[in-house]
Amino acid sequence: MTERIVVVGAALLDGDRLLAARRSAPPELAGRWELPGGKVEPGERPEEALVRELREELGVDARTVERVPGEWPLRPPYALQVWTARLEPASAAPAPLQDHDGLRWLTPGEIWDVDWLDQDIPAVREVATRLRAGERAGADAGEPPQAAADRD
Ligand SMILES: Nc1nc2c([nH]c(=O)n2[C@H]2C[C@H](O)[C@@H](COP(=O)(O)OP(=O)(O)OP(=O)(O)O)O2)c(=O)[nH]1
Repeated sequence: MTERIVVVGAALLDGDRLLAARRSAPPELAGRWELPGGKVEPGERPEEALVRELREELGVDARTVERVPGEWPLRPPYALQVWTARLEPASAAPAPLQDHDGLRWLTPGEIWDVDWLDQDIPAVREVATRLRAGERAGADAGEPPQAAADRD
């Protein structure tokens, strides 16, 4: 029997900006953008895994804030869960130390400007919806052009 393995992704926020990370490997994912994170190790809580992965991959000191409702299938046996997270005040700025070769802080209006991994789009859409709901005025987080078609 194959166990499901949780991959945790961070919706790392700076104000209302979301950090997107461009994967450098493996070849089939390289060049596409994702929420930084990684696999939860045996005995580890997802939030701990996320803080560890953000330290390893980006060199930052971050804390998780809340779970983004939902779970999104990746290639079996993996499934993506997402937490919002913020940098601790004394944290270094994120740097692409491991697994990534580019980082971008996206304003709500820029969220769909990067080529997200297909499997991340539903999760990013949920994050965008929550950011938009948290706004009192101003920019619109929008949705990807294919969102309406996907809803058939
Ligand atoms: N981190 C992350 N991985 C994702 C996302 N979307 C997605 O399909 N994946 C895939 C890529 C990988 O096959 C798997 C997680 O791998 P990873 O390479 O980030 O995890 P890890 O750091 O624990 O990797 P490793 O120890 O095996 O090197 O999930 C995402 O948004 N974030």
